[in-house]
Amino acid sequence: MSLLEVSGLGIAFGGLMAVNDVSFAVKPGEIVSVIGPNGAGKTTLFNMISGIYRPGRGAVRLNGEDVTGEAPHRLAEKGLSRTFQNLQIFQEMTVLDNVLAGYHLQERGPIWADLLSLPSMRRRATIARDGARALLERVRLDKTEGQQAGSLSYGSLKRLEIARALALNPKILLLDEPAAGCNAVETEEIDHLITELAGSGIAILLVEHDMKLVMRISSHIIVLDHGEKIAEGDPATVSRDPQVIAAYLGAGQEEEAEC
Ligand SMILES: Nc1ncnc2c1ncn2[C@@H]1O[C@H](COP(=O)(O)OP(=O)(O)OP(=O)(O)O)[C@@H](O)[C@H]1O
Repeated sequence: MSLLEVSGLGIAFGGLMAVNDVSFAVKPGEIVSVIGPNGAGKTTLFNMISGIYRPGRGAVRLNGEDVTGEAPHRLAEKGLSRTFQNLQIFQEMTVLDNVLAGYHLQERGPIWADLLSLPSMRRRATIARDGARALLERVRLDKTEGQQAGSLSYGSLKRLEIARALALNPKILLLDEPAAGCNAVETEEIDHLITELAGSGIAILLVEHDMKLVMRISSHIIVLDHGEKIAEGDPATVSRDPQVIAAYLGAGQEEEAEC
């Protein structure tokens, strides 16, 4: 069964249909990428799925439940978390504290228990700290836990953001341009990490301009152009699709669908 189902999703800004009638599904452990030229509607689609924009039409289902237009924190509780195109890292905080910030988003205790530093809260803090350390190991940043986040390389910051999203224990992770601004080595580290996360059963929905990465890791690709889905399929099928090639060539993009 699909974990995420998007059906007939659409939104208009003024007179512009930024996303129009887009449908697709993502199963556990799948890596589904959304590609398309600049302005095709990829981020807007992500914003509707992750509750930042309320869709004008259509529906989003998570595990069979209609979650259309629900707030991001509600979706996070239900197993959907995301990263952003622009890094949302607290540069002044340590690497470990950045991941702990992700845990605190799901804290449930009453505020007075925290203030009184009750044993139950201290126990929870220890569990969160151990969990955050395990996540840092998973994204290969365990050696840097005490460093200020601002001192990390760009590729490491991208992985730190993924670690923080993982603190919410997602069933599906939306990654908005995880390799943007990364060099070849950093991109390869992101590649391994995403593949490993999918291997552990997490569904991945990816927006990414690095076509080599997309073609290498995706199980399925959705292609948008001017807000519409113009093609979908496995990497080989999509990269040969004349409509896809025309959309990229027409937009004069640096990246090409075929690689
Ligand atoms: N908040 C907004 N208000 C008005 N128009 C918007 C808004 N957000 C996006 N748009 C427009 O919607 C269209 C789709 O934009 P979007 O950012 O989703 O594209 P994209 O595929 O993510 O582009 P890129 O690859 O450059 O990030 C564009 O024409 C954009 O100008």
